Amino acid sequence: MRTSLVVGTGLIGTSAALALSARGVRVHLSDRDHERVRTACSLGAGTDEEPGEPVDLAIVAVPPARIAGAVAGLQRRGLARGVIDVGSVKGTPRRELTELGGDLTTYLGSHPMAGRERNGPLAATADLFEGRPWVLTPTQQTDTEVLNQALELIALCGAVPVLMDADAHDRAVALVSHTPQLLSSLVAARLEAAADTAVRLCGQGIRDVTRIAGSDPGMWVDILSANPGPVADILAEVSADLDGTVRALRALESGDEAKQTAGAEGVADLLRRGNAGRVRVPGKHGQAPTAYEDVVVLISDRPGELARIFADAGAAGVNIEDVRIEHATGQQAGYVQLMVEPRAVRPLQTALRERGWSIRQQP
Ligand SMILES: NC(=O)c1ccc[n+]([C@@H]2O[C@H](COP(=O)([O-])OP(=O)(O)OC[C@H]3O[C@@H](n4cnc5c(N)ncnc54)[C@H](O)[C@@H]3O)[C@@H](O)[C@H]2O)c1
Ligand SMILES: O=C(O)C(=O)C[C@]1(C(=O)O)C=C[C@@H](O)C=C1
Repeated sequence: MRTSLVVGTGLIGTSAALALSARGVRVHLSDRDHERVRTACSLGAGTDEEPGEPVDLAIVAVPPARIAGAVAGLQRRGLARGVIDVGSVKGTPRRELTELGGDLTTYLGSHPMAGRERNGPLAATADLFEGRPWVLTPTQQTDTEVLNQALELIALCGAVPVLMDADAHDRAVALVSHTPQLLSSLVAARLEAAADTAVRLCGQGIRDVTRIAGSDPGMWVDILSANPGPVADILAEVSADLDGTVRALRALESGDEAKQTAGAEGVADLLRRGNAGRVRVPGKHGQAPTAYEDVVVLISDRPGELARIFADAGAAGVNIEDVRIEHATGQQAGYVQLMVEPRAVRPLQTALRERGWSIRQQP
């Protein structure tokens, strides 16, 4: 791919543009909000000049309700040889494009399974898609050249292509993305009117569960409006589980021993099913999940501390697989949880202690 046009220079569009620019593709940027284009240009994502000739592949990264209009507009103006979108829902935009009389041979629906709870170009990173699944939904009509360009885009972004039917994709993301977003919001919503005395006890558990509750409501109303049925089906199943859990807890609360035993079994059953589901979540790069172990290090809230800890781990030859930060309430300090392969735990602990870090004893 030599040239590309990104329409919508928000989180996803700018991240793709940064990855392509870094690999030598000439990327043209556009957005209905020119300020966002200027920001993306200043980050090195591309140029705001209009392409002089049709680009190899245009990437439409606008909210789902605007995808079909943006794709049809590009096609009418002949700005690209092929167009893909990156929307979180695939069936509805395709149907809308059909209604608008768009060209379904040079359009290909896609969805990178990577994102953040923040939007806009300033949240973008060139490595956002590294190792993540990127769904493509070709049909028999899809032009082979457009499919090849999309596969090249995915390779340049370091992602892993997954080919799927659009409606099957929408049912899958209802389960793994859209319902989790609503459940995260439901948990976080309980905090809105909660007493400060309770909220200040928030630990890592609730931080993990509510991170995506910080997402943009406008974008998510758009996503859910384009996929309401599959999400409602899964939420109805969650709701049945919730009813069962409430009944089990009420039984535990009762003074009756037999009811308490049944209640404990009901709760244990749910927790066991949760364990069984959790181990199915793929690890980094889509491999089977790997069990990492934690090394928890105390850091002070000073600039450069995280960089120093990563450099020390690197010098010890240890690969950090994942990282979480736990801020200590009311202190200028926090804990960094470094997740590493079990065999790297000892060497990392030793190396960090030697360099003066304080390691939390594991239970
Ligand atoms: N945020 C995520 O985690 C995530 C992940 C994967 C895919 N997606 C999908 O990617 C798309 C973009 O999401 P985002 O998170 O980057 O949102 P964003 O709000 O960061 O960016 C969207 C951009 O589109 C622009 N825009 C809106 N309508 C436009 C139009 N008609 N023409 C030109 N520009 C227009 C907006 O000004 C904005 O800059 C959405 O379809 C979303 O479903 C999002
Ligand atoms: O990590 C996040 O913040 C996300 O929510 C990303 C996430 C997801 O559910 O995995 C959200 C919506 C997108 O369509 C794709 C990715």
